[in-house]
Amino acid sequence: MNQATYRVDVTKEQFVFSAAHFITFAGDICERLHGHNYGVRASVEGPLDANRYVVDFIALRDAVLKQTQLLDHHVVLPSDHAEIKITSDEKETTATFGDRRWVFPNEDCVILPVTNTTAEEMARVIAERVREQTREQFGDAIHWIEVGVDENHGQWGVCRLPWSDTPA
Ligand SMILES: Nc1nc2c(c(=O)[nH]1)N=C([C@H](O)[C@H](O)COP(=O)(O)OP(=O)(O)OP(=O)(O)O)CN2
Repeated sequence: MNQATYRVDVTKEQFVFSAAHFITFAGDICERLHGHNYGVRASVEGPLDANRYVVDFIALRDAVLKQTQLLDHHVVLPSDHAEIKITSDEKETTATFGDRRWVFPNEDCVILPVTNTTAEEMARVIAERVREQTREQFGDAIHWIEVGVDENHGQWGVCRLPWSDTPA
């Protein structure tokens, strides 16, 4: 029986996005708005295909790059936070936390389906979007996708998602 497992990792220099955010922690402490040069990596595990690939590096690279570029030079805000409320009109997006208020041009913001804009949650959103973007091309045999988001030179939040509900 073949015990080998195979995985593709993409860790490219271009997988960087500069973004502003703030999170809450310890219940009611809300950070000041600040930025990071985030790094991203992605891995996919599965069997070898007819090319003897798990998946094509280039296809995975391009899918991850698209997601990093969508976040680059934006303010990243959470749609699902219990205390940070996000509202938008035709021009501006307003975030509030208690009596604190931040107002941004709409085009400067990306609102993510997360509770808190931690590296872990951003990793999950990128993984979901890369999986969705590549599912047809990569097929059903893949086992999982994992995405890591580095907030500060070696502080990684990592999320691994099953490729499908019914693994091969
Ligand atoms: N597991 C996680 N821990 C922390 C996260 C996270 O996303 N996942 N995030 C934060 C904060 O966002 C914090 O702003 C991290 O920023 P960082 O610059 O690393 O923290 P410092 O300001 O202390 O570092 P300096 O090097 O002094 O700027 C915290 N934890």
